[in-house]
Amino acid sequence: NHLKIAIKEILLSTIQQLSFFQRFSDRFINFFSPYVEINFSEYEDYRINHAFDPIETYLGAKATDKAKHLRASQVRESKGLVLKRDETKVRDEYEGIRVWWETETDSIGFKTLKLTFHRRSRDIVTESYIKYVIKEGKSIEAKNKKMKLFTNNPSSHWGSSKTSLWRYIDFEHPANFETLAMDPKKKEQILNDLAAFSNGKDYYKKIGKAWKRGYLLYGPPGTGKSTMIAAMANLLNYSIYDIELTAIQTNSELKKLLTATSNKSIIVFEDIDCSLDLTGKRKKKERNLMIWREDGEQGNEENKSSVTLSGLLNFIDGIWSACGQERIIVFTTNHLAKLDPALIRRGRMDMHIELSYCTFEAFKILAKNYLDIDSHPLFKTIESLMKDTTIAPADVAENLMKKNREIDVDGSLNDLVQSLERRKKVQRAQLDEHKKSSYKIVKAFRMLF
Ligand SMILES: Nc1ncnc2c1ncn2[C@@H]1O[C@H](COP(=O)(O)OP(=O)(O)OP(=O)(O)O)[C@@H](O)[C@H]1O
Ligand SMILES: [Mg+2]
Repeated sequence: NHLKIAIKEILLSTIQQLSFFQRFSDRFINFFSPYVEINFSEYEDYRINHAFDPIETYLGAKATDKAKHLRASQVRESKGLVLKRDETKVRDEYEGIRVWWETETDSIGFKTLKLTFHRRSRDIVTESYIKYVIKEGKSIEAKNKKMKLFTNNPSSHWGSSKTSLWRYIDFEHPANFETLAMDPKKKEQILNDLAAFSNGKDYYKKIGKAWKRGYLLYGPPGTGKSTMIAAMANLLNYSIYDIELTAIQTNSELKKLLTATSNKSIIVFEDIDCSLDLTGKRKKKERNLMIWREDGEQGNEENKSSVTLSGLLNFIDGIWSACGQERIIVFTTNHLAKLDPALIRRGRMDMHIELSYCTFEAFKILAKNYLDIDSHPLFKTIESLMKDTTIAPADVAENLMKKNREIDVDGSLNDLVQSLERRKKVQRAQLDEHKKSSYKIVKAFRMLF
């Protein structure tokens, strides 16, 4: 027994000495080791580490040509395959220095990215390399981002989590600015405005304004308002939040919805002229004057629904600017004159964009899109007919669509000419009728006085 105890003690003290020696040697090695290590964990103190995702994306995209194991995915049907490295170690070079990245996964599945580099590169790595990696990662994320189309759930179905407010589908709309038929100068202006907005982070910060922009799209049905919103989303890679006002009851619900939207998104209020009346029912496509209550929620007791103009304007004016960055707000209407001037005054809606009936210039874009032609003997007839009558681009497009699955240039253009001639007749008859009735009224007045 004595012997056993003695051996145990010897062993214990040896272990202690060894571990002391181990610690000492670790320090000794660390002290003299020329390498430095930085760890980026997925979570820090139970909170998401926002640097993690962009770095992982950057590393994922890095050196896919050299890596032996790749993972492929297609995030959007319209985009190509996204290849990712499927290995845990990556070597990277930056401004002549070398670094090594390694991915470690702990027992619960949380990942840590370990960055190792030489001591002498410390300044470059900490001051510029890491920033560069995060920036690159974010821009790759933005390029590959799946765009989503959100619609709000009825407020009665909302639970406690933010995710219950909106439902979404992947946004896969082919609309783009090239195929959008409208005045080329106006198009250029809008494109410049959008580009200035999306690159304007520093500018908005400098002038102390929330980073958002409002567009009012107005024009008759079928002139491309909704198409333009889709084209904007595709151009900027933004998601769309389509707000259905009838599904919410109060200003505070509207506020909740808006604050649960994400950055880089377009918030859309369609057909704002047909919006809520006092009972909260949306008078869709009824062309009566809209009635907005300016007095908030203390109105008529019977009418519970009270999303008000002032509620909406508060957001646009930037009450939510603290939580809302990089957002585009779009209102669409068929009747500009019916909107409350408070809603559309400049500053609130930064740009008013009119989408109007098809001009000959716009028709040429459609002819190129649908029939792949730049000229045709019938163009002259169409040009002169378009001067005398109005037709929405949607109706032109309808005529130019494939028939029996084949492009028929002559047939389509003839259809369009006939459709324009019919319209011309009808519109002329309406004009005559209108003239006649005004003449009758004038005559009656004259007889009276
Ligand atoms: N300016 C345009 N350029 C190209 N295509 C267009 C244009 N306008 C309309 N179209 C075609 O017509 C269809 C309907 O257009 P869209 O839904 O954008 O009209 P809208 O202005 O939103 O109408 P509404 O006021 O009824 O909502 C689109 O799918 C598109 O194919
Ligand atoms: Mg529309």
